[in-house]
Amino acid sequence: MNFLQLPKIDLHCHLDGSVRPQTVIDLATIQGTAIPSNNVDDIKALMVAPESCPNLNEYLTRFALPVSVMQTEAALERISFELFEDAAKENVKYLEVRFGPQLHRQQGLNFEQIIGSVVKGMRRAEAQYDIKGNYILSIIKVLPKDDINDVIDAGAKFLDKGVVAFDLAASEEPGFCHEYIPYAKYALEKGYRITIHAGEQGVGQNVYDAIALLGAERIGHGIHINNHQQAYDLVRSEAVALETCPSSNVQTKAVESLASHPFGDFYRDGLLVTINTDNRTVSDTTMTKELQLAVEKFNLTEQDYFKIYQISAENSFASDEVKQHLLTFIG
Ligand SMILES: O=c1[nH]cnc2c1ncn2[C@H]1C[C@H](O)[C@@H](CO)O1
Ligand SMILES: [Zn+2]
Repeated sequence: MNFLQLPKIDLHCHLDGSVRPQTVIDLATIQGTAIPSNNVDDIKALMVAPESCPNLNEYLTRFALPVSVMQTEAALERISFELFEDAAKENVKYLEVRFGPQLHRQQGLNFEQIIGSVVKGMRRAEAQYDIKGNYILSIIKVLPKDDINDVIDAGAKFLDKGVVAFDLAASEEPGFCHEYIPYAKYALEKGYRITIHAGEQGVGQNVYDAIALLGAERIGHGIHINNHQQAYDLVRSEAVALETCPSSNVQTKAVESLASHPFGDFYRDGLLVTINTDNRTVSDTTMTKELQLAVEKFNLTEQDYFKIYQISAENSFASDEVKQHLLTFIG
């Protein structure tokens, strides 16, 4: 299989985890921000998480440096453009990018400016390359909750104009969904689709709750339904798609190793699995690499891959028109 040439879809990719190291240096220079080095290898070393982190929280420390230069409209526009450009160059045909608007207010931007800037960068890339995209707004669970509805309100102005969904990200505690019921309900009422990070670091019950209490149609990772029968059954009966990110799952110790990743079992059991990057820079990866890893480790044929591509297209939050367009790439 020619992994680079194959058409690809990435439904789970974080903007702040996918910044080019050279761009961090360029922006720090433009903005007069102090960073630890101007050498691209040094900066990359600070942005890439080790192959094996003690846990998800350690992995999450790698976002502070890129976030520090993502505080102006121009920086957000550029980083969004470059992510779509990088993805387009490896034949990603559709990309859903997520990010946490709450993290980008250090220099006084408001949520509308923040969201508007990343959408603008995406539109510029869509005009130049054969790629389409949408944004998902990730609420950061470790931050205060008092501005969550403001994020939802600001994003609602962009619904179906570049923004499609609501997510909860950052470290995962047991039972976290209970605290977010009113926010997810508000987002649903406004017209957002829902995907939630769950069953990554945390327990399978979180996946059950994300679907039953928050209305999740997709789950970020969802690995730990493998030891929670009720969650497994609910994922199946509700046809919830799982956004699997192989390299990231090994790095954060969501799984011991790729060999013990349940992806292959989930796929063969008919669950709706998809292959994604999570964080192109923090996980030092691309869709091409993740696809190759998945094909080789989970013994997938090209037919299997086309089936997974189809699952991604059908479970994307794209319009019906874009979904039809995506299906044309696999004949
Ligand atoms: O894999 C992840 N699990 C939970 N949270 C994550 C993961 N990757 C990135 N994040 C967090 C860190 C980012 O700052 C935030 C928004 O993109 O989302
Ligand atoms: Zn993620």
